[in-house]
Amino acid sequence: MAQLTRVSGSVGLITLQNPPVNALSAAVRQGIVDTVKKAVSDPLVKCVVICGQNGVFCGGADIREFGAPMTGPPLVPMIHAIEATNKPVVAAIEGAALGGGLELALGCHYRIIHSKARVGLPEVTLGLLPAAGGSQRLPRLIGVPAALELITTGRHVSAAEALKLGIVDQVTDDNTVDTTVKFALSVVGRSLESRRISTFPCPPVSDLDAVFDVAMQRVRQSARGAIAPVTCVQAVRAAATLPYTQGMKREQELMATLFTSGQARALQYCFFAQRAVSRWSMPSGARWDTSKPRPISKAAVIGLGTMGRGIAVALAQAGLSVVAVETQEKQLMDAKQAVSGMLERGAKRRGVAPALGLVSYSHNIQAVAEADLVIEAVFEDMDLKKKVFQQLSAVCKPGTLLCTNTSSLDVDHLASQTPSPELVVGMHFFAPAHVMKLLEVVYGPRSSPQAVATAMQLGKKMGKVSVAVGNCRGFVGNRMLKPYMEQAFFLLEEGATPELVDQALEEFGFAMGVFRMSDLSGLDVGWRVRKADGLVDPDATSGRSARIRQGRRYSPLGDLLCEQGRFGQKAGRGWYQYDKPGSRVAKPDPWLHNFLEQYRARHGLGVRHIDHQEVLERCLYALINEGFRILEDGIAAGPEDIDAIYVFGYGWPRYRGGPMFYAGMVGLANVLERLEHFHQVHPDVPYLQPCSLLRRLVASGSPPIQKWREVIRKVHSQL
Ligand SMILES: CCCCCCC/C=C/C(=O)SCCNC(=O)CCNC(=O)[C@H](O)C(C)(C)COP(=O)(O)OP(=O)(O)OC[C@H]1O[C@@H](n2cnc3c(N)ncnc32)[C@H](O)[C@@H]1OP(=O)(O)O
Repeated sequence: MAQLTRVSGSVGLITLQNPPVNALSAAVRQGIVDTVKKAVSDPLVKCVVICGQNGVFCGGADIREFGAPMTGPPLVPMIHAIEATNKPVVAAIEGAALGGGLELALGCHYRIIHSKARVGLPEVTLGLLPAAGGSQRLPRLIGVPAALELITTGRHVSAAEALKLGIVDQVTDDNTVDTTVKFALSVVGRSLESRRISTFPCPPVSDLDAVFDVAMQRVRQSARGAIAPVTCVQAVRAAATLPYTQGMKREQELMATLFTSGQARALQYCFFAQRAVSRWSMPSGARWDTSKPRPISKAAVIGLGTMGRGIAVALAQAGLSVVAVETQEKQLMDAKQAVSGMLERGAKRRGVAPALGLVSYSHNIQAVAEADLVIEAVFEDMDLKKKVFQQLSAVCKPGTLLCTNTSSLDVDHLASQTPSPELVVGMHFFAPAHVMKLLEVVYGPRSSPQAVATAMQLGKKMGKVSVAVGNCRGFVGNRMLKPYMEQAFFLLEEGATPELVDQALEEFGFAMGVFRMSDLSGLDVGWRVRKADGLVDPDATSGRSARIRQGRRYSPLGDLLCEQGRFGQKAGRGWYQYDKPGSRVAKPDPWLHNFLEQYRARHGLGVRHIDHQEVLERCLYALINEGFRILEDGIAAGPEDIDAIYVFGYGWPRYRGGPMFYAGMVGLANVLERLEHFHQVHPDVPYLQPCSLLRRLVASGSPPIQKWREVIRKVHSQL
């Protein structure tokens, strides 16, 4: 909706009304068309101000409407009609003017912005382009290079930067609507000829081809398979090379290709999934809206290795006072320097003062006595962690929340070391902890809803996408990684190379293939876990039994590499070779290829031709199958939780929506059929056996992902 009132005698004030962000739904667009017409034809109205209710100008087109047939007036003629009026129309921008919201403002003759508001054209992040004239007006207003950067990244711009770029005409610290009303009155009678951006020529650029070549190269490199950034460059090129009307035609054509693409659907799904995960629930029925978080002002971190340092930085950057504890003196000194450096660099990037004073350091665990919340980040060893939890129980004030950053150990077992297990949750950060967006908040059977609510709120404060998950081996992310990696190892046994597997996964859109990732994180990490699980058997060198553990197929390849000291990048060799330890450039390793050949010969394994399709199906469908098991077990509340974890923590390409969304896109029946096939061929691989929830969903007609929760609820109610 949009409401027209007359203020200050002759100003028509149009207020967009569609909480919470005044998105341009069909009703809002209709409201704008009607109120603009009314204001223009009212002789008492001399000028018009457009604002949004509740402190937000407009969050853009209503994304919820994208999946359905278009109704209501289209945006483009609506904005043209505003620009064409002969009474000045001024946008009063509070909060945000994003996407279609900024495009609406660009159709106005002037823009006034509050100093705390921001603007941007983030359509590219939704798999789209600014197709309500934004790709044609912005370059005409601020020049091609700046517009290209904003449109291809979707970056939000502060009011100050918007003024500098020339997107807005004035910044105010005062009441935005009052200021804009006064401004509008002051420009009544002035010619509007020079205020209609669509009539501007695009500011000339000296070497246009070079500018677009560089931009295209940049987006192709950073977007790795995403089509919207490439299309955005093409749209801006149209602005720079074609008259406005033809440019608009091109904008519409390009948008049409994006609008119906699977990538746009996936990215829009991700937008809502990212928000849906904050509405967490536990199998006990506890929920986000009925559980009150505790206030946390003082936090502590125990253990200042790589993870602990990143966590301390993330907490301090969120404005919390942090006690950082490390018992080893040398490690403490190194950590102090590293944390200060990270805080300084982060502050420089964000243009704020570094929060150095918020972090205090100690080698004594007694220093955490006054903390409201403690995050344990010591070495991944159950005995060590148990000891720390026992010490914390003795040292901390009553009511302190005790969190563990374990990536795989049993959170409930740690909770049992304390007299208050309800105050214990996992806070599983991802390295580097101050950069990575994902936080798994792991609740055990005894964690209180308040403890979960507090960890979730703290995650939000740190700018994380926090997902509440149940306690099981590997939680959600690492649990699903296991079958994925297992398949990759089996593929090597059957004839693939690390290069082939990684290439298939990277072409799919992963930032890194499984073997490059394994080299980066260190092969010894998994080796230690497998040893603790009794899976590593150095004596089992040949014969079929060498590749069977605990009754199932097992690949000892990773163990064999570790026995050779091939721990990955840090050792200068792993699945690949590197120029020197620590180098990041992976090169194919003839030694490894030779080793694989000998291994296959020793075990009598025939070599097959393996193509990219098989790599994707084996690795991804095994991972997806485990995702369905996780849903069945109630470890994740819904598919959005799993997808958010994979997109924000595991490098799953966002434009493919996450593994569960992807399963829906390729067809659940198809995934089931391929898993059945692979399980028939590899009956000793339980991960390939299709999970019953997947069967159930296919039997229910493969409903859209939004309906999966209903099927899951039915499965749970029958247990
Ligand atoms: C051929 C057809 C031609 C069509 C031309 C179309 C050209 C224009 C396209 C667009 O405009 S696409 C949309 C571009 N806009 C955006 O990408 C902005 C998205 N929103 C945000 O970035 C943020 O929400 C915000 C506006 C900065 C506010 O952030 P805040 O943290 O305060 O709140 P959130 O939790 O993010 O959102 C609250 C609530 O609002 C919902 N929402 C936000 N934006 C939209 C939107 N554009 N459409 C529909 N709904 C929106 C969001 O989902 C949250 O809802 P709940 O999860 O709480 O239900």
